[in-house]
Amino acid sequence: MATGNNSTYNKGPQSNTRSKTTASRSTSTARSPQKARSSQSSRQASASRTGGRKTKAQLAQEQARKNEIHLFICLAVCTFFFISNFGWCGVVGNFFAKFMFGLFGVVEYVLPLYIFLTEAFLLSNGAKKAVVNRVLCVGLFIVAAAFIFQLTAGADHMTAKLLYDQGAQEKKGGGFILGGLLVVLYNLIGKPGAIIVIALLIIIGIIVVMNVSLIDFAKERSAQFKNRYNALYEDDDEEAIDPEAALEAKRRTKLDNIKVEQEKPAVPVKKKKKKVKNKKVEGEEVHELKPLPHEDLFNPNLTLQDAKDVSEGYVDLSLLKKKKGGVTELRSAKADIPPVPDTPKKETVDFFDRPDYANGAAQEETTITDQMWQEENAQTGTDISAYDETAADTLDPVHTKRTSRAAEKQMDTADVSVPDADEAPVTEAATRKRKKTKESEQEMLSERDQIAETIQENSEQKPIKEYKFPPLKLLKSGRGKGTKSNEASVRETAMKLKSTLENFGVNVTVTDYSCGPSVTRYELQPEQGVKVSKITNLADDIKLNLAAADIRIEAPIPGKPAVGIEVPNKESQPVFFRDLLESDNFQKFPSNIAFAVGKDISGQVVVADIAKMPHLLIAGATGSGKSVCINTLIMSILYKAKPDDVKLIMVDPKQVELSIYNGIPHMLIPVVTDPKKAAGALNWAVLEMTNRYQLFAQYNVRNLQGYNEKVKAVTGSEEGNEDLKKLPQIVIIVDELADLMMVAHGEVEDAIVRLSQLARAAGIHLVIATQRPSVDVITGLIKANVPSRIAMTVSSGVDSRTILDMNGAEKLLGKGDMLFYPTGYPKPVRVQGAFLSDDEIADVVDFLKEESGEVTYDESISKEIANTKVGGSGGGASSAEPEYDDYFVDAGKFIIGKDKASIGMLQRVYKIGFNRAARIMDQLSEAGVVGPEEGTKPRKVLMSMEEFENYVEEYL
Ligand SMILES: Nc1ncnc2c1ncn2[C@@H]1O[C@H](COP(=O)(O)OP(=O)(O)OP(=O)(O)O)[C@@H](O)[C@H]1O
Repeated sequence: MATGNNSTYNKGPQSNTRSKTTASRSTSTARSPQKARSSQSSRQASASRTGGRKTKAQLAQEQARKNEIHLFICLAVCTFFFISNFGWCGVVGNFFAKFMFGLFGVVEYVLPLYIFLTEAFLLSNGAKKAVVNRVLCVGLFIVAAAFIFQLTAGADHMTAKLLYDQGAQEKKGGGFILGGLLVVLYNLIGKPGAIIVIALLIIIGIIVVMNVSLIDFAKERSAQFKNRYNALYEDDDEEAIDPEAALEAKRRTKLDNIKVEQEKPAVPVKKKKKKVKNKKVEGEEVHELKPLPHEDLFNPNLTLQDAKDVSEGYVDLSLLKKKKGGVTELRSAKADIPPVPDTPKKETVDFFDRPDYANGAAQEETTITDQMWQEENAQTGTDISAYDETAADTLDPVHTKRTSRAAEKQMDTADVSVPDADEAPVTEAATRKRKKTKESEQEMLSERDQIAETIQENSEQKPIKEYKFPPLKLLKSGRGKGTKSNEASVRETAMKLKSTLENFGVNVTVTDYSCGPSVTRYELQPEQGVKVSKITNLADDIKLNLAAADIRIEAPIPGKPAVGIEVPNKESQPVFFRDLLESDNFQKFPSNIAFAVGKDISGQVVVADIAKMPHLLIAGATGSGKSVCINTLIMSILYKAKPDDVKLIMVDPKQVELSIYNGIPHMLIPVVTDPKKAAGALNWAVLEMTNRYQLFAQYNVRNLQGYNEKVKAVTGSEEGNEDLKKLPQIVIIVDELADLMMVAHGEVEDAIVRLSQLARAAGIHLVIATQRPSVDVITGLIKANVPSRIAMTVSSGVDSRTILDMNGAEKLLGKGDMLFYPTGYPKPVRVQGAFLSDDEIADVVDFLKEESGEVTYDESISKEIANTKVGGSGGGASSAEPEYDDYFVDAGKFIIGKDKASIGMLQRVYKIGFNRAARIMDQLSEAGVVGPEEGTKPRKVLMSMEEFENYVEEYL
């Protein structure tokens, strides 16, 4: 113990630069008492140099010496009393022995021993509560023993004198004190009662002293038994719960009890109950994320070979037990394991050594993570409000707990604020004049006409039926499909991580880990003085040593004094969409446009509110899972919102991804597949937004929610009446922005920017996906106005920066592995997106079509669209006027002044893109300022300055 302290003192700040040497020095000190003494003397010498002032170390030494003396005195006294019990210490000894036997009976033989050991234990460990508890519980054993002795010696009709005499003279029973207690108990509750009390004392003693839970022990045994059973019958089980077969069976069941099913989800099909139950146990074990005892997992004395053996199943984990000083040994089974090497002791307490873990609290991994998160923030005083602001609103209730009042306030203010072009994120776009050529304006109008006509036609169809939510049984469930326990591989990886970093001179402590569906995050706490960048620079070496496909380092983890290293799991687990829908987080989520995103790194279901995003950009390489992600978003809405509350506009230039949804009642118009039409649909949304704002102004409300409340108040009905109708939220989903941008770059960008700046309060939200995260598709304007992002895997760091403004997405694993970065988060959160197969979507869509009849549309919306088409902005007279770029006049004068016309020159001078410069040149050519293109030669300048000024005066 003392040496352990010495080694601690030996570590000084100078160890920062030479941590490895210092660490080894401190280890050798810990091992060798001689070296400890020499270091003590050197410290004494240094104390005398500091003018006789006692250092902390000297004070501790003095105290240690006093304790030693105390202990020896205690040893002498206890030895005296102990041997007196055998009559070897003369008259005095005999007198004391007789007296003590009289008081305590037979247990007097062990009392001196108990007293001495207690004293030694308290001195070496300090009078901590846990230590005192253990000492007292050993005392309970002695009391229980005395009770047993007294019971056997007889407890009937015993008086105080008889008890004393029995102890003092015959050395029997429990003596006056302990025997007396038993006699009292015996008289009060009888012999069986007394036996129960004795048994209770022994059990309490075992639990406290040995720090074991008998119930846990029993559970462990039964779990082991079940695992073995499952391993034996695994193949049979897998066949039995073949999801396809299960789904088929479910499909055949009647659809009558949909409502009931909706309220009571997740009841497995009865026929399969027995088998599914077995699987469920397995699955739950995984998501319980129960870490192994730290002594086993991160003990420095456990070699890599051991860990590997464990993972390969050579060694049963239960064979590992703790020895004094935290050294682990194998109880049996593997005699050929190499001897345990000595490694330096760490000051930092590993996660599994913490008292909360010892008390069993750490066994619920998700809870402990949360608690630790809070505790650590409380201790470090880290301001986590920034993280909490949105997390609380957009994430699950676990995160919501962490919300600060300030954050709530801010969100509230954001909710009710009237969107104002001045306050918009990018003022450039708000102030910029939207000038379009005459042709494109007319095209746009004709597209709008067509959309309005379609809606008008459809509006004359049947009345809307009551919406029936699709039953959950149409979706595949992941229940019972849990992973097999991967605790052994977690240990192995943790050990490798630690040793790899130590090989490069970076000493770390693995403080925690979180096991997600596809990756496991190890939380490492570096030793004081280790630069975080040193760890991030070792990414490739870690990857090499772990033989991992890719790793991502989060340094530091927001709100934690730790570095997170995310390592892909050997087997990644698909996240089933149905599991997300069945979760409380989704079921109780207040928003209509809730989006069940997936599961985060700790296995928690992540649900986000699209209304608060308020617009979302999903980008990633082809095959990364964007379409699946969009499908989960749409299906989340179908399972949460009625068509009266939420309407969808889908734009799918790829033509194959979203067309399946045609015919569901939520659709405002059929899925738009023609990119030209798509620009028109976006433009319609802009007009709809403008109209909504006019309505809001008319009814003196600030947003859609306020308007709908007003409708309810005025008409007395939720839905409103013919004159004043409730307005639905509108979600516009664009799958593949790049295709739209290719066809109508300017119009699409303009519409998206206008919508994204102002549509939030009007209840219109954009979800845009693209597989080309390049700056010509995700332009600065779009990026600045679409604040929430989902980055799927991309091919390069450049793409990742285009999406998220930071690296990281290039390290993702694909197949729905994403960085979810909604507005307000300090850093993106890694989430495994849910999986939805085409069959599941088809089943849900079929159900909705069957239940809702043919698609019907809101008549007033179509009328509004038809009206706005006529009097809408940019229509009529204004469209007849030619429109010019802002730089048209300046560019004309510049070109005439230089007598040279080139697009590149305009780009350089006005710092604009090629497209815009080319457009300006076309306008100048149309106006007759410059001649037509002449291949590689520059255009001719045809106007003089005077002529140009006259032109400007006349036409602009
Ligand atoms: N969350 C997920 N879980 C498991 N597998 C997934 C998940 N998301 C996607 N995948 C797998 O990845 C494949 C490609 O997904 P998806 O079609 O959504 O990619 P994409 O990014 O839309 O590609 P593209 O841009 O070419 O259309 C899917 O067929 C599926 O097998």
